[in-house]
Formats: sequence, C-alpha cells, structure tokens
Amino acid sequence: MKLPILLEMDGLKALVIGGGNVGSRRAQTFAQAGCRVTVLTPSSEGNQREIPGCCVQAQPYSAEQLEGVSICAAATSDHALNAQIVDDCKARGILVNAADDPDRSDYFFPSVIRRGDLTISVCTEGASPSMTREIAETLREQYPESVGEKLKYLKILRGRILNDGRPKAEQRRDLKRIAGWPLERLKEEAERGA
Ligand SMILES: C[C@@]1(CC(=O)O)c2cc3[nH]c(cc4nc(cc5[nH]c(cc(n2)[C@H]1CCC(=O)O)[C@@](C)(CC(=O)O)[C@@H]5CCC(=O)O)C(CC(=O)O)=C4CCC(=O)O)c(CCC(=O)O)c3CC(=O)O
Ligand SMILES: NC(=O)C1=CN([C@@H]2O[C@H](COP(=O)(O)OP(=O)(O)OC[C@H]3O[C@@H](n4cnc5c(N)ncnc54)[C@H](O)[C@@H]3O)[C@@H](O)[C@H]2O)C=CC1
Repeated sequence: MKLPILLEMDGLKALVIGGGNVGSRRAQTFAQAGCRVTVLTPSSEGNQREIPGCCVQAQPYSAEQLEGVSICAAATSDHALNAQIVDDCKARGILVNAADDPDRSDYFFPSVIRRGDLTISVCTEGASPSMTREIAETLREQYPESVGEKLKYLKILRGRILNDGRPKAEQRRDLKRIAGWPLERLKEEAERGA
C-alpha cells in the first residue's frame, strides 16, 4: 500500500536512468525539490539534451551507479533494463520507480498542485493517468493562486493565536474560525498586528 507523505528531498542524491520525455520530467521534478540529480543516457544521445539543474551523463547504467543514491527512477524505453534497475535498487534498499511498471514501483509520481504552503497531490496508482490529469485540472481552478496568499496570512495569525496565552479550547475555536475568512479579512487582521 502506498502512503501519501511529504518527504524532505533537499540534498538527497537522485538517479534517473533514461533522458527521454518521461526521464527528463522525473529529473526536473527531483531537481525542483532540491535533490542532486544525475541522469544517465546512452552515449549516442550524449550532449543532445540539457536538463535544467541536473547532471546528464552519457554513460550506460551499471549497478555501481547506485552508490550513495537515495531515490531512483528507471525511465528508459527498455523494459528489461528498467526491471533490472528495480531489482538492483530493491536489493540495496533504495526507493525505486519504474515508468513502465506501477506494480513493482515503490512510489509514484502524482500530479501536484502547489499554492504557497498548500500541496495537493492526485494519483490513481496507474489506473488512469488521464483521469488524474483531469481531476488535477479541476482542482487547479477550484484552488487559485490566491489560496497561497490566504495561507500566508493564516500562518501569521495562527502563530499569534497559539502564543496569546489563552486556554487551548478558545485558541482552537479561533483557529477554526479564521480558516473560513476571506483573503481581505485575513490580510487586514494580519497587517493590523504587524
Ligand atoms: C504509474 C505512473 C508512473 C509512476 O509514477 O510510477 C504512470 C504510468 C504510466 N502512464 C502512462 C501514460 C500516460 N501518463 C500520462 C500523464 C501522467 N502520468 C503521470 C503519472 C503516472 N503515470 C503514474 C501514475 C499516476 C496516476 O495513476 O495517477 C502524471 C500524473 C505525472 C507525470 O508523469 O509527470 C502525468 C499527468 C500529469 C498532469 O498533467 O497532471 C498520460 C496523459 C498525458 O500525458 O496527457 C498518459 C497517456 C494516457 C493514459 O495512459 O492515460 C503509461 C503508459 C505508457 C505507454 O503507453 O507506454 C504508464 C505506464 C503503465 O501504465 O504501465
Ligand atoms: N507518465 C508516465 O509515467 C509515462 C510512462 N511511460 C513509460 O516511460 C518509458 C519512457 O517513455 P518516454 O520517455 O516517453 O520514451 P522516450 O523514447 O522519449 O525515452 C526513452 C529513453 O530511454 C533511453 N534508453 C533506451 N535504452 C536505454 C538504455 N539501455 N540505457 C539508458 N537509456 C536508455 C532512450 O535513449 C530514451 O532517451 C516507457 O517505458 C513508457 O512506457 C510513457 C509515458 C508516460
């Protein structure tokens, strides 16, 4: 069973094998999360592709490349190779995803919507990535960028409430109440106490 948790990825070493469409997307996802990312591509593809924030190496995969790696994504179009990478990672306790094998993957890449401190993640565990995309689109409209701004003020007000020395029950009541306030009111209240 897959558990949705938010992992701190800063500084972790990630290895992506295959620098095609899917591989470069995976690599950028890791890089944006602060990982140190290496992408292995066949030497024939050499310097064809640059992937922002990633170290692209025109080298074949070998299990030695897994040294020091925390998380791995096998994204080649070679099914047998992807399966070998999964075996090698599992033998070493490294978390692994295979782009062509949801059943053997330790984790999935969901569709992610970020609005400031709000993270919404959608996944159908491979049943229908198209449906995932559709649901994510709906959520993007339902939760516009302004939600991130709201959260910024809620965080300030929450900090204040938790430090105001009142009984816990009263604080909780207020925390629930302000969560329903519109942006303007939150902003006003947060700026008033600043
Ligand atoms: C298991 C998983 C990978 C993992 O994480 O391990 C996986 C597996 C596979 N996808 C395939 C196909 C497609 N994937 C997409 C799109 C996305 N796929 C994504 C995730 C995942 N895809 C994971 C499960 C997530 C879940 O189920 O919720 C998203 C969310 C994130 C991302 O990839 O970055 C991104 C949407 C991002 C967004 O826009 O929000 C589209 C649609 C499109 O591109 O428009 C198609 C074609 C239409 C279709 O098939 O529906 C195939 C067949 C490949 C083949 O034919 O060879 C496989 C392999 C298999 O099924 O075996
Ligand atoms: N969202 C998802 O998870 C999706 C997954 N897939 C799966 O992902 C895999 C890759 O798909 P794409 O990136 O679209 O294909 P692609 O053809 O764009 O890229 C495949 C890459 O694998 C590389 N490759 C092939 N053999 C290799 C080897 N021995 N060593 C290193 N690299 C090697 C190729 O050079 C190429 O760069 C496929 O298995 C496909 O079934 C495909 C579409 C969506």
